Amino acid sequence: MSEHAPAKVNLTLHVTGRRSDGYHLLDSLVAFADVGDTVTAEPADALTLEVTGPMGADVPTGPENLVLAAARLFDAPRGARLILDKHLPAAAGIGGGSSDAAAALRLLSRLWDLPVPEGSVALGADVPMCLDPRVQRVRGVGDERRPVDILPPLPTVLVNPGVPVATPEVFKRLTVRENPPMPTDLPLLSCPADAADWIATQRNDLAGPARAIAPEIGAVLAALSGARLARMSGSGATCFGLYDTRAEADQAAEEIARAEPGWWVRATTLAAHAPSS
Ligand SMILES: C[C@@](CO)(OP(=O)(O)O)[C@H](O)COP(=O)(O)OP(=O)(O)OC[C@H]1O[C@@H](n2ccc(N)nc2=O)[C@H](O)[C@@H]1O
Ligand SMILES: Nc1ncnc2c1ncn2[C@@H]1O[C@H](COP(=O)(O)OP(=O)(O)O)[C@@H](O)[C@H]1O
Repeated sequence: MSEHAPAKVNLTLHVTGRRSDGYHLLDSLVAFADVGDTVTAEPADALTLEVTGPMGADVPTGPENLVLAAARLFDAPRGARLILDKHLPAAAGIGGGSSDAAAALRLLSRLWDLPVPEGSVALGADVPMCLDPRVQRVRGVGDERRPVDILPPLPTVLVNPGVPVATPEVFKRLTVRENPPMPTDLPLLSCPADAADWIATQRNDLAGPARAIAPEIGAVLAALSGARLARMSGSGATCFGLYDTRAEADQAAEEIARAEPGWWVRATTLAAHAPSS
């Protein structure tokens, strides 16, 4: 049994306030890529995790791995032999760990025939949105979600410069924590150009603080200057460039990868993605 763990992209990310426990209130338009990790599971007596794949060296293999944390969230966890095939960069603003945790919750729910446990937000603010990887508007601390059918499939290039950025550090550096939300009613965006034009009127409030920590983000945005719009996702450092066609995105990805062989560069189409595989 396996589950895909697609990369999440925050097309917009407005920080609108802060709760008394220090967590920030967000208003974000989120879509998912067709690139990601894969979690597989086989029945077994003990609960074990093996991490494979080109990005496997960057994530913990012990109990702190979010896949094992997800398994522990079940009321009566049993055994399973889990394999995480890691293709997404870690600490990259595209929710790799959260998407792995969500994939593990879906997978173990099937394997153990148990409901997906409540309270997945405790594993990470992004986990609830990754449980049902659709285009959605996310508010609160990630726990208030509403699917929105306003976007066409978006040909996109994702670029990460290989510099991990710790999410808590980025939030800590925010100077203004109460910013305006997105409009109450989001517009219907019928083509990639309209989507890019509208997203350009919105913000990622974490971009400034993230760029202060990882100046490489400036170089990534410059490399994406041929896109209709280039922005950072989440707390960085991954940036997305939006293109009119997949052919243009494929070509841009090839050129950027050739110029910067040390960077992680992927052409993708942002859309809703079916969770099961
Ligand atoms: C910023 C976002 C936007 O989608 O994405 P990433 O950059 O992580 O991909 C998320 O809100 C991140 O979600 P996630 O990475 O799951 O965060 P968590 O593990 O819950 O929190 C890590 C730390 O970030 C800060 N944090 C996180 C979420 C939030 N709404 N307010 C916060 O202040 C807190 O300091 C927290 O201790
Ligand atoms: N399965 C996992 N994949 C990625 N990171 C993980 C995983 N499990 C735990 N982590 C830890 O979570 C931190 C945040 O990783 P990640 O979810 O990739 O960040 P982001 O949401 O910014 O993309 C990493 O520094 C890593 O140590």
